[in-house]
Amino acid sequence: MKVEHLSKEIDQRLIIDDISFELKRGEIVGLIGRNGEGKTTLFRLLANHYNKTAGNVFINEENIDRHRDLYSQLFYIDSQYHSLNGMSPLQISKMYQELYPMFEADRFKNLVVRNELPLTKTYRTYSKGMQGLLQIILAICTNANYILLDEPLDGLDFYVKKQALQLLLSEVADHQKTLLISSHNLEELEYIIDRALIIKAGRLVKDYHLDEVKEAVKKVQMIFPNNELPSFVTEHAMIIERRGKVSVGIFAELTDEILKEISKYQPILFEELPISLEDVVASQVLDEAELNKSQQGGTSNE
Ligand SMILES: Nc1ncnc2c1ncn2[C@@H]1O[C@H](COP(=O)(O)OP(=O)(O)OP(=O)(O)O)[C@@H](O)[C@H]1O
Repeated sequence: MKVEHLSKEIDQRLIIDDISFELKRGEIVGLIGRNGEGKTTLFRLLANHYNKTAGNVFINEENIDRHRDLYSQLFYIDSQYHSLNGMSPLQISKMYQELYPMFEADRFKNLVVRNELPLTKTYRTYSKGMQGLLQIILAICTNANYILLDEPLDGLDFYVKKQALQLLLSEVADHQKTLLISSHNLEELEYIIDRALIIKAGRLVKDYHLDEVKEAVKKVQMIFPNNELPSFVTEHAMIIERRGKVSVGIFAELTDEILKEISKYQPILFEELPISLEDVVASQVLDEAELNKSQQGGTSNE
């Protein structure tokens, strides 16, 4: 799937601003951004719930708006606007058989029963966790190759989350499906995704493979003489924490040349720490002012 120069203007405001990326089969990609950065709008655009102000989406090199049947290769449920509420799984199955020619009705019924979801009760009466699980079962059974999930694990308890993830991950592995998942919970995404798309103010600011980034990006705690961070360090690292004498910084890369230069400042401590997805994203998504604010509000600085 190829997304080219996608933009969306709502009320004369550019909500999605010239976004381009490609999704390969079998990839699990995280769509990461803070509240209001444009994730849901991007999903709605991809799924044709909104008209595009500009740009195109291609599946198998075909423009999806000129070959509408290609929308059956895409699964997306809008958590705000959908028509499932008054329907039971059996009714939902009927509707989805119309929408998705490859819908696997028997498999859907089996998975609903196996996961102890009531077949005849309406979606509205399901708990949030049950609704989340049903959506994931539905996604799988449409046989769409591209599954777009907006905060799918939000509000699911530990056990249901595990069930949902097992279903999704085995589907990707067995059938080379592609998942685009948004989540605020970076810890949760860290163990699932291969790649992260970082969205900020409607723009795609980063697109990286986690393996590569974890190889390159380094998190370091450091102390310098006189408790002063050399400007060379602040130029090369995003300082994410200051605790007394200790500063913690994230270096987008830490080459031998940078290390050699830093050694000239005779650090008292310069020690690498394990890095998480959250660290990487914080260093890319938040700017210095936001980081200072979140540190003042959250972690202790004494
Ligand atoms: N229909 C609309 N009319 C006006 N503004 C909108 C509309 N839809 C989205 N926006 C605005 O576009 C911006 C992006 O919203 P969107 O819901 O896509 O963000 P998000 O990243 O999904 O946020 P969250 O993580 O909070 O769900 C926000 O500023 C929002 O107010």
